[in-house]
Amino acid sequence: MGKKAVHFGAGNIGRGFVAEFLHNSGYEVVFCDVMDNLIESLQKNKSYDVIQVGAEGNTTTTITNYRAINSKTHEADVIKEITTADIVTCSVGPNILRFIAPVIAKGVDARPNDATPLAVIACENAIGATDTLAGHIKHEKNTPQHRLEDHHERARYANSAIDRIVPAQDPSAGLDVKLEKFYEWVVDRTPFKDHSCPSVEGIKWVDDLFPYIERKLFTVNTGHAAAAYHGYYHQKTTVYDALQDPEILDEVRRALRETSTLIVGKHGIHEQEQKDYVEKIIVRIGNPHLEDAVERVGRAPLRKLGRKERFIAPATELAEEGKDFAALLDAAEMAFRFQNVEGDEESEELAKIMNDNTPEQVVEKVCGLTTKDKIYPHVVKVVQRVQADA
Ligand SMILES: NC(=O)c1ccc[n+]([C@@H]2O[C@H](COP(=O)([O-])OP(=O)(O)OC[C@H]3O[C@@H](n4cnc5c(N)ncnc54)[C@H](O)[C@@H]3O)[C@@H](O)[C@H]2O)c1
Ligand SMILES: O=P(O)(O)OC[C@@H](O)[C@@H](O)[C@H](O)[C@H](O)CO
Repeated sequence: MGKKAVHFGAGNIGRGFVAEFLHNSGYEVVFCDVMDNLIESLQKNKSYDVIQVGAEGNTTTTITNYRAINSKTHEADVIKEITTADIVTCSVGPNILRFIAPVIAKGVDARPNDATPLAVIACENAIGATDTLAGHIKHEKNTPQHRLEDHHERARYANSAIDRIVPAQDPSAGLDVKLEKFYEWVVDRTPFKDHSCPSVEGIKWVDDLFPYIERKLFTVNTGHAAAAYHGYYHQKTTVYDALQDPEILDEVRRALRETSTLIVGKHGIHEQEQKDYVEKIIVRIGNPHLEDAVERVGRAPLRKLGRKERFIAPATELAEEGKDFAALLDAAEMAFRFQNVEGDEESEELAKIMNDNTPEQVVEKVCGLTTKDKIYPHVVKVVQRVQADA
């Protein structure tokens, strides 16, 4: 039998990046999603194109050998697929992991112990996303606790850091996905130490993922989000447009100088290497061919203002070390101003929270900070400023 991957979330990164790599590595991909029209389209069309765009011109890969299941309406089918799959991946968004966990749990539980354990890899922008998913899968609500003892015979969970800019797609593009040429998919090798790692061409396997995910989240995503939130505030359409404004570009560079201080100090990455990485990222996020809307990059501001996320996490650590975090707070301020953006539920929720709470309550609820954190009074001031302008 050929190799099979079950992938949850047939959106931009799912169809455009993860499925492309799985396909190129010889896997049949079974997409699971909850959007009826997307599933129907995948079922009807036997191929789609992934188009890599850049200054040097475009290249196209055609993806075939996939099936699609509506995981909302056909749970039993998904469970069956998981029992015979080699790998389960997902790119649904960090807040959705708990919703896909029950079906994965049932699929894992039904697997024979003598098969190679299923490799589960979450491909989300979050530190420890696979651990979060595994936590939901192993929760008593989803897996009978007496089955946990030999659960590792049936599944292995590996965290990953995934990096490739896939903008929101033109609705007329159908299933085709336009994305940047650059990619990086780094996965923790250690859960597979007594088995071989799943063979997926292009994955970089490492023993210590933490520096990779922190560097990615606090450079690519901090810079990207800073550009998007400052850009949205100044009525720019795309991240490219935002970066044409010297003041916004300067804000992005200031924020990345702060996170670079943290990353270099914490992970022993050479200063020049980090500088080169930052320059490469400024070029990547400013790719004019991507037309990456500031609304996509700024989406879900409540998640992005969280304690472990791209602004507050590095700023908190820098504050504890007595180092500069002013630009990160400037970007966070712009995130607090990202309210009532059409189609973004979290931005509507943020507006309500800002309206109904004191600055201190906002900082506690949204950022998960307490008075014990050195940064706390500074973030309170930011919120006060934003509330005063409402
Ligand atoms: N787009 C990028 O540039 C990029 C790059 C790296 C990582 N990521 C990460 O990948 C994840 C997905 O991002 P995206 O840009 O592909 O978003 P997207 O909105 O294009 O795709 C998400 C998909 O998940 C589906 N989904 C939602 N709930 C589901 C459920 N319960 N079961 C199955 N499917 C469900 C949605 O219908 C949608 O098709 C996020 O965590 C994001 O941070 C995105
Ligand atoms: O996906 P989010 O919402 O966490 O962040 C938006 C973008 O910054 C992100 O999708 C990037 O395009 C991606 O992380 C690049 O690898």
